[in-house]
Amino acid sequence: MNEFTNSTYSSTVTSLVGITTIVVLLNKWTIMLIRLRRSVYGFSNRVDPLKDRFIGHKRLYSSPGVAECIPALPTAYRLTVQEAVTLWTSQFQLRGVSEPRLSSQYIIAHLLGIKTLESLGNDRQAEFLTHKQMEQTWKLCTRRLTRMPVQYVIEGWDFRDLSLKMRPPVFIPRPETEELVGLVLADLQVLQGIGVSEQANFQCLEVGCGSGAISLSLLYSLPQLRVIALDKNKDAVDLTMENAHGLGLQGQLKVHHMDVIRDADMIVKMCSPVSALVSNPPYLFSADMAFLDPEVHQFEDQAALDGGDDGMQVIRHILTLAPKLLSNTGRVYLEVDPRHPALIQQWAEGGDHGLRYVQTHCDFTGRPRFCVLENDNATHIKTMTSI
Ligand SMILES: C[S@@+](CC[C@H](N)C(=O)[O-])C[C@H]1O[C@@H](n2cnc3c(N)ncnc32)[C@H](O)[C@@H]1O
Repeated sequence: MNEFTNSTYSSTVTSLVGITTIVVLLNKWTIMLIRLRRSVYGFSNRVDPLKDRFIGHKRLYSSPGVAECIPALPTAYRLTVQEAVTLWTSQFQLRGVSEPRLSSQYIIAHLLGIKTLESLGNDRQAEFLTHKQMEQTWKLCTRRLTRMPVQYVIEGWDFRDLSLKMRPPVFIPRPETEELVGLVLADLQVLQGIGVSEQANFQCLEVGCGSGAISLSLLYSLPQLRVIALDKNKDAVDLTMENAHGLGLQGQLKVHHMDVIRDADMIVKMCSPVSALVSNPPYLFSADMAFLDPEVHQFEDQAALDGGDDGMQVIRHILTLAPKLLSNTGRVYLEVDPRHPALIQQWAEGGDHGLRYVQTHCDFTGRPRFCVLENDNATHIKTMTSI
């Protein structure tokens, strides 16, 4: 080895030793940093049984980093109800989860077996959660961090007088739909008053039953009614049946896995005549689907929401079927987008469709959201709404 190669060799060895030392040190520091970070933030590697269940709907843990930033479940101490609500409210706020306080309140109330925390006095809110309740709180709140709607997190929701099971991707009933049920009930009660409930046609067809909220609410208030409910989504059909069994209403309800577009003839044959044809169909304009909250966009069935270019795809099919389905005192009741009532009225008045537009009703925010129609040759009953 000449002087040059000798010095090159020794400087190469020196560099290698230097590099190795740096790498070793970097590794040590990284491990120390990770340990330090875990001790500050903690993170959960526990297997979540829901994770795999919903993978087909690209549901969980899609937000990068969420799983790593969850505050560690404290094992050495416990939190009071109020402290747990405060901690998770701030976590939700920090990560842009909508309705942060309500979310943590609903989840913790659910774990305590109550509907709302308000029903707990101040004393009980100062009580400590058990270790099991702490663990459950962490598990469910972590799901909410992924933007899963709170109704899916707690696997249930109230609609009018009923407590219903909820699970993705079946549509979660919205408060305005309670008003649609109110409209239908008011008219059906009038029909019942004049003896129609004794007749075979005292039945209702619901198109797109979802969790069964509308059909089951009608049945709950009117035990003489018979309801046929259909949905093109099998998950919805199953959940409606499950909810009916849970409420003991399965005897008055038939649920079918059917598509109102594809199975139109069969539906007419099976169901007519009906006193009420009710639907909260998919009515969003396709262009508006891009603006949905992550809760809706990532977890709820998009086919429950998307009504095509003008939001009327399913509505048009329901209206076409209606004259063949309605009894002479029967009516159609639809929940729609505020732009729809004018279009539907124009359509009914502008052609020979066999339907008369009865009235538009507004929701609690004052927006025109519900349409009522009946057959052209319907028997008018004075006390029914808006004649
Ligand atoms: C907005 S959700 C309403 C669900 C429930 N009625 C409620 O108000 O909570 C619309 C429902 O219609 C169903 N649906 C959509 N297109 C349908 C079709 N062509 N035939 C039958 N059901 C349909 C969806 O699967 C969904 O369950």
